[in-house]
Amino acid sequence: MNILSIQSWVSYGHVGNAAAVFPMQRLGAEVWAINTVQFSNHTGYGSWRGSVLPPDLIREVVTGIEERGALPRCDALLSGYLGDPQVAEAVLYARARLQAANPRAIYCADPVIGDDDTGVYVRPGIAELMRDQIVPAADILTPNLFELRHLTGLPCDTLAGVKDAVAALQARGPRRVLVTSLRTPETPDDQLDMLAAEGGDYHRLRAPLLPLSVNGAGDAVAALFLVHTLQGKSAADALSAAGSAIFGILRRTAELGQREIALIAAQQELVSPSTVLRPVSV
Ligand SMILES: Nc1ncnc2c1ncn2[C@@H]1O[C@H](COP(=O)(O)OP(=O)(O)O)[C@@H](O)[C@H]1O
Ligand SMILES: Cc1ncc(COP(=O)(O)O)c(C=O)c1O
Repeated sequence: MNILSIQSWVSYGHVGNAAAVFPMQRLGAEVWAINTVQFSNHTGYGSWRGSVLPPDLIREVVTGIEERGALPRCDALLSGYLGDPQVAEAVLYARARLQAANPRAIYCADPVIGDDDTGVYVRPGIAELMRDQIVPAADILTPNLFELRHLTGLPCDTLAGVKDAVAALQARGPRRVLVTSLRTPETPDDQLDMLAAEGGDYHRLRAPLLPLSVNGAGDAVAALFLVHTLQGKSAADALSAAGSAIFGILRRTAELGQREIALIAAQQELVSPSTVLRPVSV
């Protein structure tokens, strides 16, 4: 299994490709990583050093991979945070080249726009680009609840409302949708939900809310959900596998009291989660 992953890179800690590449490799995938930035650390620290890499570099590297004759063997494209409209254009270029080389390859997009506690944190134009170009191009989409609301303009304030919003997204392209960090009136205060949807079926996975707030969990979850999908699992089984793994990683992160997700220390959770969470149909 070969996956082209276009995301940020940080040297210290785990967000973007630094959160996504290792879990995919640990599950046996070859990852062809293209980095959009080279930062010291994630921006959640308030200060960081490094550079945004030129968007043309993405096209260059895609072209180089194409010249190796490798694109027909690429099973999927994964993209995350897109800092600049030109990066989004380059990701769509990669999607088009991949589709031409391998029509069965899939595109999994994490439509990073913002979060309930921060609001929109991407530059002007990115949210519209996500809605109008990335969503229709994606086969798998992994929004959080804030992004689901933003992409559809629907309120998403009940489980039924969330399902309606997911269906509205699916009508525009992605056949499989994973909603992360889901909280509805039905969600107990000490739990957190995820919802996976495909073909009119909806599955909810509930996990205990851990006493931590981290960056990069969403990047790791999208990567895990993609690999489990490529392995042929149903939406419900991919949800169970990815959700159980991230829960194990985050539980260890909380035990260690660290700010960066414990992807390396708790790597066994990626392949055999110590707690297997089971979804229910909703
Ligand atoms: N405090 C937490 N307790 C339990 N699970 C969590 C917690 N924070 C994140 N997660 C898990 O990680 C997933 C992705 O987190 P999310 O906050 O959506 O990602 P990000 O903000 O990194 O994009 C959530 O759906 C949930 O499964
Ligand atoms: C460069 C970069 N990429 C990706 C992320 C992903 O963040 P999150 O997991 O909070 O969405 C961050 C978060 O700070 C970041 O700084």
